[in-house]
Amino acid sequence: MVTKTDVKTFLNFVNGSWVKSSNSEVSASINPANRNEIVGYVQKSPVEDLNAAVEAAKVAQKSWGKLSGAERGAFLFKVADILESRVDEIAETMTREMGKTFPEAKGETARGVAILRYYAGEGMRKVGDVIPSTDSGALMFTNRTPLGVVGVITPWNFPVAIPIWKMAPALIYGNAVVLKPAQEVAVTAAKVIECFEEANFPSGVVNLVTGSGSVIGQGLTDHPDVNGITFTGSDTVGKQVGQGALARGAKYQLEMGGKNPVIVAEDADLDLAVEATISGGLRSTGQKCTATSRVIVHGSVYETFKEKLVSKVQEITVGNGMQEGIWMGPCASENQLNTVLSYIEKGKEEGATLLVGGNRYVDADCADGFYVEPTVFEDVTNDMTIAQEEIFGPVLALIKVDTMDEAIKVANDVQFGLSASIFTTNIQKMLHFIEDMEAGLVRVNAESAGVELQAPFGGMKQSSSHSREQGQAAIEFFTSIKTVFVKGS
Ligand SMILES: NC(=O)C1=CN([C@@H]2O[C@H](COP(=O)(O)OP(=O)(O)OC[C@H]3O[C@@H](n4cnc5c(N)ncnc54)[C@H](OP(=O)(O)O)[C@@H]3O)[C@@H](O)[C@H]2O)C=CC1
Ligand SMILES: O=C(O)CCC(=O)C(=O)O
Repeated sequence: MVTKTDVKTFLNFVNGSWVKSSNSEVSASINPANRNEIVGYVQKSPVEDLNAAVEAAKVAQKSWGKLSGAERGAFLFKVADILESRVDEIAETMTREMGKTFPEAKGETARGVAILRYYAGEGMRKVGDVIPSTDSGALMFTNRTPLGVVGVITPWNFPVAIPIWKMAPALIYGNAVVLKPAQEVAVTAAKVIECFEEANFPSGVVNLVTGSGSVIGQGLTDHPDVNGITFTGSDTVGKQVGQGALARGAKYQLEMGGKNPVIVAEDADLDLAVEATISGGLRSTGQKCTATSRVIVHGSVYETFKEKLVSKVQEITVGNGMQEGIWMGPCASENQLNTVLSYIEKGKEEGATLLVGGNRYVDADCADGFYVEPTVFEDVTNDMTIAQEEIFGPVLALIKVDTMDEAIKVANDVQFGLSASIFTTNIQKMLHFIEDMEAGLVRVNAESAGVELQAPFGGMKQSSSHSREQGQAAIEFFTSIKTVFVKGS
């Protein structure tokens, strides 16, 4: 039975007002822990609604871009305070809409608050350099100008943090934004935008248009007045967005997949490595682009590590993320569940051995949710699909190796290069790993997931468009450098 009592409908936010889509179509956002529960209705907008938002953003950006960084920062500080006052409510919406456990959702929302404050502060920091001119009578320096209108296309796995880590730097550097969140998490996105509204942002500076990726996401990519597109999501759509933006000369930034390894050396602290492999691989039901997916273990410690890992994985409690004591929630959608189950089947077909898990989880109250058991395979070779493709689910693949050189070779033998960890107490091995690992984020004795907001984040190889987000790196995407040469007459 579908639960419909008091289900609210969320609107688009265009030019400072909440508006229905012009075709009056909505879609239901459902709870992946129980498909019968509707979390809210969201607009399924046509491209005309996007065009109105872009037009509003284009007009509003002119005066927003003229404010000082400190003035723009004051708005972001206000949003941070408002979001902070709504942490529990917004985190609960996130858990109900995409399944991650309530403590994780709270942590993510608090991270959104911290990101807003970080970029609010950036409004007071330097944006350029003085460069000595060869002309002794001249002053040469760099300044930064905003891009104009930025299209923000975001996925469902971090419904608060990712939109905020894209919007906050876009705004502080003087751009106006149009956000198109993943339709699965559009209710959470609308609540985040309510915080911007409450902070009294000038009309048109921040806009939200919900709808399908192929209409609104593609519309942003193709719109001639959208000067920059920042995207996080799948490899396939990311490349499509990049090609579309390039074709019309717009700036773009893509964060896409990962196939992140953890290397466990023979001298590793095995308990630490097990904890980190489980946390990095299975938290958020494995739905992080930084999630550990391949566990490359030295032969001499393989059996001990495997035993410890399997025993801990068997203790994981699966269920509704709103319930206390639950460690792992459902997959975010039925599609995602089916993708994960099909990768598990592929693993079995291609000869990997299932050590634990491998099934849809339907115990207790879980039959109406999109749950899957935490799963570990062994006898995985690098040519197998589960060793090469991003699964985005709670599936770990154990790969046994004999040497450190082999471990790094295997770790690098994928198309992606987002994050990677090593567990070792040997400094030579750490240095070898730091030097030779092809990944944008390399971590020693720490899990592969876990991004710090003040540090650059992005991948090598097919994981990104080679740009970096977050920290001070964000200024490179959200502004253009202007080199100024001044000579007294
Ligand atoms: N790197 C990461 O953090 C993420 C990686 N993924 C990977 O992608 C797989 C599929 O996830 P999925 O949600 O389908 O990812 P998508 O790449 O389809 O979605 C990401 C965003 O792009 C939008 N989008 C979809 N089609 C287009 C388009 N033609 N033009 C512009 N924007 C578009 C989506 O909108 P809408 O949702 O409305 O379709 C969403 O807002 C996952 O299994 C995982 O492997 C997924 C999410 C995050
Ligand atoms: O590991 C994290 O905290 C961030 C992961 C991320 O950016 C993603 O999954 O898209």
